[in-house]
Amino acid sequence: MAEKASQSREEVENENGNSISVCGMQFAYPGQHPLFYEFNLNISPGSRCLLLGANGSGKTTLLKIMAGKHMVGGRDVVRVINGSAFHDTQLVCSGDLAYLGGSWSKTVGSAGEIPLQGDFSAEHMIFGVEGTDPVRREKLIDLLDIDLQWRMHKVSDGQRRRVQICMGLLHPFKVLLLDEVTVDLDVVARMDLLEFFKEECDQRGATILYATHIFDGLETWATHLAYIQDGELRRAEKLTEVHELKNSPNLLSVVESWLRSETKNEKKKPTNPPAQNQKTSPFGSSPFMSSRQMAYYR
Ligand SMILES: Nc1ncnc2c1ncn2[C@@H]1O[C@H](COP(=O)(O)OP(=O)(O)OP(=O)(O)O)[C@@H](O)[C@H]1O
Repeated sequence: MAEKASQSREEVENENGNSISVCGMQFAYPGQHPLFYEFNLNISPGSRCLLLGANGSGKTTLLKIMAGKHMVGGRDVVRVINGSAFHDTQLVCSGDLAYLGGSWSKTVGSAGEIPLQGDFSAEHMIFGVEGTDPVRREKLIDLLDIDLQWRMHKVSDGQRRRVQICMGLLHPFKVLLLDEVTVDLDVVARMDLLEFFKEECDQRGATILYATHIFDGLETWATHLAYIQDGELRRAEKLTEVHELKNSPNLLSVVESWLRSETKNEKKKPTNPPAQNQKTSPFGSSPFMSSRQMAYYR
């Protein structure tokens, strides 16, 4: 049966009317300073939101938390649609919540992580995903120009990425978390995929959060952006409301200016702050603890 043309609001939003809500989240990798402290972010249904920030700012970690791969606090901290990303495994198993990341594997419901580099054909991989709509499958195979005879251990990075993306999109997701997966794709494949994502949001009310450093074509594609610096949310806006874009509608140069001003401010930080400013934390001490991180230890 062909997939539904659209989803009701109840199917794509939580009790606050958002597809994704992060409320008061704290997270630290073992033995490290907290990366996120009292972090909040709401993403509305149907958005195509860019997740932006420097290398190491926390984008991948945030996407993995939203995908339920890290536990953070109770059930109310990270809500995706109307469930808890970590606790409600049904969100991922049903395909409602999809995550496509950089590693060469694909999480397929209860089957867990499926490696994508063995001696398998593309056909074996794609047709091995159960419960999919054949029309959607054909559309994706065609869109991504996949040859079903490809052997996964002999294909190029871009070809392997196409198969991974195809498998990740077979179920009509309600929320899609994308961690720069278009990096290996050629321009045509990337632009076709972006167009497909746009249709998914416009026609089905799906929500996409997309972490990327490649800005080509995104000014007209994205509806929102969220910019994080060192685990802190600095901007969360509709693209049409980003005042810098009104002067120069070039996302690349706007984001470049934000990142460069970060670098300048970082350089101004003292390398050896006065001893009285240093706090003892369970994670050790660092001359670069932000006021947010300092607050965590008070
Ligand atoms: N498994 C891990 N264990 C410990 N620290 C980690 C781990 N993964 C990431 N980090 C640290 O967390 C911080 C955020 O990393 P993250 O990968 O989320 O950043 P990012 O914004 O996705 O970066 P990039 O743009 O380079 O992909 C970095 O300081 C990184 O060193």
